[in-house]
Amino acid sequence: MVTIADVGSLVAIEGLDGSGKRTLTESLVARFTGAGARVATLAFPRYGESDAADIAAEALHGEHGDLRTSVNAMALLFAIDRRDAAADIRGLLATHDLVLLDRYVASNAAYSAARLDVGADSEIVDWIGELEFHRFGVPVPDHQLLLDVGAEVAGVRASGRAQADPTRARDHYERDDSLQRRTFAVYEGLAARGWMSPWSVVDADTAAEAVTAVLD
Ligand SMILES: Nc1ncnc2c1ncn2[C@@H]1O[C@H](COP(=O)(O)OP(=O)(O)OP(=O)(O)O)[C@@H](O)[C@H]1O
Ligand SMILES: Cc1cn([C@H]2C[C@H](O)[C@@H](COP(=O)(O)O)O2)c(=O)[nH]c1=O
Repeated sequence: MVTIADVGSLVAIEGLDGSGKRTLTESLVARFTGAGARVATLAFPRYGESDAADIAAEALHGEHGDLRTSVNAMALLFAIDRRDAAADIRGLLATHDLVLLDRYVASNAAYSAARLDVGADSEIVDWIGELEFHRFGVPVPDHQLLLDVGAEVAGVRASGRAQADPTRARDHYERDDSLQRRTFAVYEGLAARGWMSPWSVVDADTAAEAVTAVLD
């Protein structure tokens, strides 16, 4: 367990599709807000708020096949979404005690490296870090949490959610079990490297209430 004092104010929650990031984000907001803290959240991609995110979503769900094929083009769209959110993130940091990010730059690093079938210590990971943090000025997270749920459990959760809610149909990345497995391996490498900031690996293959206890 890590304490809110340990993690700083900008905390990214990372993990596979269906691993439980949104669920954890919502429960942390409820708990810390209830305790009087000022907590803000942002989820990436910012669907409906960013043209870049919406184009990426269309590609993920079946349109723009050529675009989806290009790892660099997809990574750039996700990065542009965050570049355009950077000022908002700084504003939230100025007015809140804790800003929780449901996916952030490490998502781009992990999925892009996995798509290229390379590891956490690779050129694409370095390129994304350089592009987003240095060229685009996206704030570096103080801490990153990796939800430790492998591809099988996350896949079951994602398909359960898609059945319950047709608006959450599984996209091309979610349906690709091999991609999900490789992505998780890259995430583990990023966490082991302490890529960009300290990481905590959270056992999330357990009840949602228990996962929430990760942050005190
Ligand atoms: N600890 C848990 N145990 C069992 N089911 C869970 C747990 N956490 C989340 N779920 C369920 O799994 C599904 C996916 O959870 P959630 O939407 O939070 O994942 P996510 O990581 O945000 O996914 P995505 O990245 O695809 O948006 C939901 O139906 C949610 O209720
Ligand atoms: C932010 C971000 C996301 N991705 C990938 C990860 C997911 O498979 C999809 C969409 O995310 P969602 O949580 O399912 O809505 O895109 C990525 O490759 N790079 C990123 O920066």
